[in-house]
Amino acid sequence: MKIAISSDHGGNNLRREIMNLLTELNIEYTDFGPQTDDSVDYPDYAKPVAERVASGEFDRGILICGTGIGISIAANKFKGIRCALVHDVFSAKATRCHNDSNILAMGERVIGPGLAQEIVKTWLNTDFEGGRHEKRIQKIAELEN
Ligand SMILES: O=C(CO)[C@H](O)[C@H](O)[C@H](O)COP(=O)(O)O
Repeated sequence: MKIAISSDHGGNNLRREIMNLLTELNIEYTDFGPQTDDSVDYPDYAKPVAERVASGEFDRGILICGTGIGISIAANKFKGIRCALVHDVFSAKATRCHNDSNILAMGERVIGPGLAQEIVKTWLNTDFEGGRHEKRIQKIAELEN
């Protein structure tokens, strides 16, 4: 599985923690920054990840800002993106089972690194259930047209 990851300045520390986790788990990832702690605008960092997941170049994306809210709103503007803002393990599992979310968003100012790591592991290891959820995903896609 290939992961694209980015954050804004409010998510830099947690992004580094998650990249370390991905390395430990032997999961391939590409970091789309930022490379400094300067203040940046989260839509600029949602874009490269959302575009590449939408195109199929990457299987999944992980986005982090202070709250996770702004960067998830931005990512969900891209066709084909189902970005889920998640701060608990139950939702991490549910959004994969039911929503087939392809980007995970989290807020560094909301949760600690331990919980975030559990969320990432759960989200990466949970498959979409399909079945009755298929038509709901399809209806989301129809809203994009
Ligand atoms: O949480 C965020 C957007 O929903 C972002 O992380 C922003 O960084 C947040 O708005 C805080 O911005 P600030 O410039 O660091 O005060």
